[in-house]
Amino acid sequence: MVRLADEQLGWDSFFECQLADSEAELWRLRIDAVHRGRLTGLMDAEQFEIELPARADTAHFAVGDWVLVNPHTKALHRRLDRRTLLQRPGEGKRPTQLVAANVDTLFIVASCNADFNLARLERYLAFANDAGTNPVIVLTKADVADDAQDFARQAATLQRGLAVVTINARSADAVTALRPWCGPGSTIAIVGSSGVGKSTLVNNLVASGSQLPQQTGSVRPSDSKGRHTTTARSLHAMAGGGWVIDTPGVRSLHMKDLGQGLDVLFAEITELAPSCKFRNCTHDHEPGCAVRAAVASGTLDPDRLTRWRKLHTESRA
Ligand SMILES: Nc1nc2c(ncn2[C@@H]2O[C@H](COP(=O)(O)OP(=O)(O)OP(=O)(O)O)[C@@H](O)[C@H]2O)c(=O)[nH]1
Ligand SMILES: [Zn+2]
Repeated sequence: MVRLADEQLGWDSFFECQLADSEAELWRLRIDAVHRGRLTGLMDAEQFEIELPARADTAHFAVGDWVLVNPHTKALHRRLDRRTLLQRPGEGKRPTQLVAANVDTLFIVASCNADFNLARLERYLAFANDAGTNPVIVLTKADVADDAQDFARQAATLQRGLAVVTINARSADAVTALRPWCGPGSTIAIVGSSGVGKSTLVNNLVASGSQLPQQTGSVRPSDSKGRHTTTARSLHAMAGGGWVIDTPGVRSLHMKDLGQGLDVLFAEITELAPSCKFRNCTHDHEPGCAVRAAVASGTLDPDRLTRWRKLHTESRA
């Protein structure tokens, strides 16, 4: 069996620092599957079933979480604090759904074609910012676009310092282009609309030449008693090292509570706001508005302000 160091699974000083002396002998497992009534985690390239206390709610765990377990009984000791957390608000009165934990980089996938939509990318960016992950815009179907760089230029305006990559998701070059964010110990997740090439990309990143066993690819669709389980498994080893999380839960997003995510996304508006005459200025009708002044003078894109207003209103709803 291939030995898989904790570091290759994403363990680092952030998690190490959380351990008490008394916890040194416990096993550290990385959650690779969250089912309704059970959790599994990886250690040393092996998947273990975690023993949960009675009435434990697995909804409080996410794929990518680090937990400590008793090496003999596999009983859960505790979950470690997360570095990042992707979550989507529940619909209606349902509680927030945890999507993935400790994701370093979020690949936001869109295609270089008529489906390309800046407002949609902004939503995903706000989602990434809010989770604390580093967003990268991945533009697929560059091979069939007339001018892929034009799409890339537009995407790059959405947020300061934003990385934008154009690829053919079906080619091996895609893996090379994304290598800066992958590699041993890294964890990435992938979002984007239907048909943009997410599955193609995941298959490409995971495919061929992997020295690591794809043990997470074989989780049973039913539990030991033969009942159907809702499978939320989604931690796949990438061929070049690192892990990709690809979950259905992240595919349809609703925006709420995105205050911080929006501040980073619309930094140019955030920075102007203190210069508005009114502290709670909505940059809509108020006199002395520095944001509308910037639009009037041509230094701020009016479409940006319109989209900011829409997301801002939604995030308050
Ligand atoms: N030419 C070209 N075709 C691509 C590229 N990326 C994806 N495709 C094709 O586009 C189609 C959709 O790709 P998928 O990977 O299934 O898209 P998806 O995002 O996983 O879609 P859902 O499963 O509906 O969410 C497939 O036929 C792919 O082969 C690309 O970069 N270039
Ligand atoms: Zn204002």
